[in-house]
Amino acid sequence: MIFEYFSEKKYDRLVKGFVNNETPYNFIEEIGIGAYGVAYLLEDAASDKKYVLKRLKTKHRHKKKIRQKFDREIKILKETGLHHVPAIISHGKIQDIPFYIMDYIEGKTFEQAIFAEGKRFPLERSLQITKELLSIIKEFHKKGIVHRDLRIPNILLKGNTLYIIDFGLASYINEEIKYDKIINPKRTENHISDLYFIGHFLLFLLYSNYTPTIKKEKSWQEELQLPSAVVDYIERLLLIRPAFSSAEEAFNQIPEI
Ligand SMILES: Nc1ncnc2c1ncn2[C@@H]1O[C@H](COP(=O)(O)OP(=O)(O)OP(=O)(O)O)[C@@H](O)[C@H]1O
Repeated sequence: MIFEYFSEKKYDRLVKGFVNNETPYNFIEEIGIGAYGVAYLLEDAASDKKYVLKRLKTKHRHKKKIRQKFDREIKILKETGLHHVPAIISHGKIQDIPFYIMDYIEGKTFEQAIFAEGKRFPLERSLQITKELLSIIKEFHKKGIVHRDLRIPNILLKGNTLYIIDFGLASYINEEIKYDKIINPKRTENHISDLYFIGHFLLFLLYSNYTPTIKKEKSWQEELQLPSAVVDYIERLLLIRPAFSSAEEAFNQIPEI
């Protein structure tokens, strides 16, 4: 653990030196550490425009599969031209650690909004955000990409516009998958994974309004007291009821309240 900490810290200094000496940008600070990567904020001194450098964690440098995933993340960002995703500017290696530089989204993640700022999302607003998210995701699927990690730290809100980051688990859609053979919906290489995550995302938004009144935990259906059309809808996203056949169908059927 301690060795790992020092190894990452040493690498932070290498990134700082690289950015300040070999790119047009200034190194500002570290902004995020995840399971696989570290993200830093950079600034272009000439224009004040901000960028993010994301690199693989040093502890994963010799893991072939993880390196391949990082390469796939870069490939997907470079080749697919997805909208509502930070544009990739450049990529390379710093002492054998792969990295890429992308636009900085000056917004906040839903994790920050809900847990750090205590922001509440009423039902109507939650459904509206989910509809916007689905309209972005159905375009990803049309381009053959499934994100597979649509969690609250990976969805950002800038003003009223949503952005999706962290394509570390993204994959190309596999058309052969049979619905009745899905064991782990989160990791499925088709629309089911993104819709399943969106079901949980919507529950996070709705729980931002909920204050428990009794100690005993109940199911979300009992606790949230939602209109039955909304319960049915979420149950389809979460595969408690028959799945939607596409993100397009889920988008078209979002309940009006
Ligand atoms: N383009 C960006 N604009 C603004 N903030 C960003 C951007 N990219 C990353 N971040 C911030 O850095 C954090 C970590 O980035 P990212 O999720 O891509 O890394 P990760 O190591 O793959 O994370 P995890 O392992 O948790 O999935 C994000 O939660 C977000 O707060």
